[in-house]
Amino acid sequence: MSDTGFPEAPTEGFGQVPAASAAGPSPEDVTALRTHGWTENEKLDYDAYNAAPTDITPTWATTAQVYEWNGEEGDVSPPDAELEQQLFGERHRAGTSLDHIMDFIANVEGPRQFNPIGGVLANVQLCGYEKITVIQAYCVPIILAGHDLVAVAQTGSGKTAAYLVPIISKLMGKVRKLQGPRTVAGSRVRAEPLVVIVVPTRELAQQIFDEARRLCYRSMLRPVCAYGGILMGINLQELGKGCDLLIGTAGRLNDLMNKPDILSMRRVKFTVIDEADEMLTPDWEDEMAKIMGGGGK
Ligand SMILES: Nc1ncnc2c1ncn2[C@@H]1O[C@H](COP(=O)(O)OP(=O)(O)OP(=O)(O)O)[C@@H](O)[C@H]1O
Repeated sequence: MSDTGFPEAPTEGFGQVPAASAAGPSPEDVTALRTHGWTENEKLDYDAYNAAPTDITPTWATTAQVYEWNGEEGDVSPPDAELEQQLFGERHRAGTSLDHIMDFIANVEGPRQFNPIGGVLANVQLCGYEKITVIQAYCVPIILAGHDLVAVAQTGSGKTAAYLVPIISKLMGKVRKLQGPRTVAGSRVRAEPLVVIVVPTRELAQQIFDEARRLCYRSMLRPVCAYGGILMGINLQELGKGCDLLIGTAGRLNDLMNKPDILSMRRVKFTVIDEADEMLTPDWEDEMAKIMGGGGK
């Protein structure tokens, strides 16, 4: 078991899958990749993802409760039993069918440790993540070391925590110094996030927000989720309470960036493009150019 609470990932054997050549993978490579769980690329079905709210895309998602740090406490604040039950109780499901993912052997060099400061590790444990997945074993040390990274892994392999855990870990202990304004006595403030996560669909935004609510529990970091298809007023209400992690669809982020009294990107330290193969296509060029450009002050 490592200091992280995760067992050390085995250090040999990963990379048995042959690398694809420039001309594309050979049939043998494709067979080998498939046996490792890789599937064909599927174009996102926007109509299905952006359909009217259902059990999968509930309307509460953007206004779901997050831990509210009140400014009087330390980096890791007191527990909230009711919220804890909501975040880590019955509704939450740690990956239950990750066995095939855990079987991979990660050839990762150097320390694979979370920042020892406070809460993230406790939240990882509350989430029930007993082992680190391969994509997490690769991403965590790279992000902790401050490098940019492009990561590709199967669906359901824990990519969200692979970037959220090290990003939150790096921010903890510095939030008070870095963060934007927070609401005082109900006043509305401009959202000045430290982290922006851009996604193509509201369903994905909700999933990431849910994970962020858990991993930010008891920290000073306040996650907010914003996506199209719901009233702008709902986004404004949540952003106006202060925002450290902003998870949003590209279109809605663009709309919000057009309102400089509502949202400023001037404090952003980390930018994540989830489903980057989708987002970095010409379809999204204008939106992504504006988001990556920071949109002025
Ligand atoms: N180390 C871990 N141990 C157990 N469960 C985990 C671990 N990391 C993440 N999970 C859980 O596994 C599930 C899948 O994770 P996640 O949604 O991040 O995968 P993903 O790779 O982003 O998937 P997708 O490509 O569909 O977005 C989630 O329920 C998450 O809570």
